[in-house]
Amino acid sequence: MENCIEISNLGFTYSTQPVLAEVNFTLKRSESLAILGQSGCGKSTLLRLIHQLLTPDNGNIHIKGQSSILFQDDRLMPWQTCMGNVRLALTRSSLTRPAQTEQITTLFEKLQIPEVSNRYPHALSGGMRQRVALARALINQPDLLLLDEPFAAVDHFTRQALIIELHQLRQTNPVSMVLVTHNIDEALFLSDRILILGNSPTSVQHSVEVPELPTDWQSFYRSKEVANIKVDILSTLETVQQ
Ligand SMILES: Nc1ncnc2c1ncn2[C@@H]1O[C@H](COP(=O)(O)OP(=O)(O)OP(=O)(O)O)[C@@H](O)[C@H]1O
Repeated sequence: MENCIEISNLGFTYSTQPVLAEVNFTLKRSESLAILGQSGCGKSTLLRLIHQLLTPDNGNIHIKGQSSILFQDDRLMPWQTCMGNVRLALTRSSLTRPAQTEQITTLFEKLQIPEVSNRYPHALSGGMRQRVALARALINQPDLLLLDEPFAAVDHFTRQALIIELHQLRQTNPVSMVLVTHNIDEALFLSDRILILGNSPTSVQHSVEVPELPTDWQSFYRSKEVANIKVDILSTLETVQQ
């Protein structure tokens, strides 16, 4: 199958601090990859390099198609309504304004965003703002969705709802995805493969194929198989971080 990302011998240094060294991996089209690793090892830096917000010092990154990124904070423009925020991402679109409105409304419905189109971000809960930010990331139908701890700032139940919605969305629209997270449940539920990064300057230490697991969240959460895999991943993380 065609690759969406090909990364070889990637290296990156912030002024004098080397962060990434010899990072190698590929991502197939429609595959979902989660990235785990100790805080500060370089996960966000890697996403920024993939999204071309940073330039590698060494090695190569090839991306097939357009990427779109969602951060931990929603980064919505406070002076724009929710509709206005998502419309900003369509600035280069050839769609007419009414067609844009229709497309945004359809996506809001898919993401369980109720009647918030004309509200401003400050009037919404954190979870709802993050849904709008996800809509903004998806509205151009990117080939690659990059998620940097997207649900870390919301409460447990909102996080659970967002994870389930993203999972359902990928069932109908299997966009290629790279998810940076500290949450192993999230990584297992949303990805086909997990990369475990080593300490900074980091490289890929382990690549774990995620087996077939329950696809509904309640069964997943209670599954013994999931519990066993989590133990394995935790002990791998421990070993890598020593
Ligand atoms: N703009 C920057 N300038 C200089 N150093 C930076 C910059 N951004 C990050 N760093 C440093 O690079 C290293 C990797 O940071 P990065 O945010 O990529 O790690 P991370 O694995 O995503 O961390 P976390 O899990 O805590 O979010 C850290 O030591 C960080 O302090």
